[in-house]
Amino acid sequence: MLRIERLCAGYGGGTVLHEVSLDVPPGAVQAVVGRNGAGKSTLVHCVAGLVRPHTGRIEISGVPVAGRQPHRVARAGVGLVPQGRRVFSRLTVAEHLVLAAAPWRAATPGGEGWTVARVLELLPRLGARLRHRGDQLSGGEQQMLAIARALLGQPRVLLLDEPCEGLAPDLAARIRELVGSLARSGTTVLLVEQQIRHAVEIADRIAVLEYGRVVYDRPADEARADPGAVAALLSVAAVAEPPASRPRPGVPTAPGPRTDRPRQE
Ligand SMILES: Nc1ncnc2c1ncn2[C@@H]1O[C@H](COP(=O)(O)OP(=O)(O)OP(=O)(O)O)[C@@H](O)[C@H]1O
Repeated sequence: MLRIERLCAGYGGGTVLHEVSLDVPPGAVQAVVGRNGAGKSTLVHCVAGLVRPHTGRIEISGVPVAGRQPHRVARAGVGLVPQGRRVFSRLTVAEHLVLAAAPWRAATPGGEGWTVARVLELLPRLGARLRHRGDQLSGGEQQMLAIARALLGQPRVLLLDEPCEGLAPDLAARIRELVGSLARSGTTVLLVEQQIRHAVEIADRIAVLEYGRVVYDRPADEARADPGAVAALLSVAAVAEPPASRPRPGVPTAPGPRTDRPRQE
């Protein structure tokens, strides 16, 4: 369903992602975990069309989408729940939903797929907040709104960038449950998480990204059976020094040095 092949990408001439490959079958949850700056959001942004890859392939059900404009990637069936939710502070919940539903309602007048009513059934808490503005919502409600907005784009592949960041444990658990249920109903999920213990709860497969390279990609059952292996990779990845200058035992192939990248805004 979602295939990423030897993807290289970065900013301002520097490279952040080095030959990243992932293969996510329909209805599976692929978690991508890694430390701050490992390249997780860059990967998600490449798939969503927000960052143009240098090289490599991204396919949705066999259709190449790498380098396409975000709206065309969305049309190919990709929905993004961005890090930090990015809801509009001055728009109400109802306005967010109507705006998100409009283009797709025009395309499928029969109301197939996700409708506002179906989304509110799934997320009843939003129904009780329809007149609230984005800046009047709690973090959990904003996250639910961000998910609702993505669902109204009728995604077959849902990209979630740290959806539980900053949420109270019970709300974070509710969001994970929700993501798990979406996958069980057939949506393919690419889930970015910093916390491996959260990712293993719902993922079918876990990949660890370190300095823009996939250094671990195994079924989540294996990670559950041996959480120490992934935790060790993550704690090793926490060392600030560039790996090329300091080879570390037990870590797969050391990636190249990080290049200094001017920020591209
Ligand atoms: N727009 C940009 N311009 C230049 N460099 C960027 C840009 N966005 C990200 N980077 C750099 O790319 C690298 C990877 O960043 P990215 O946001 O993909 O990491 P991440 O794993 O998602 O981190 P976090 O967990 O902190 O969100 C970092 O060194 C970051 O500074």
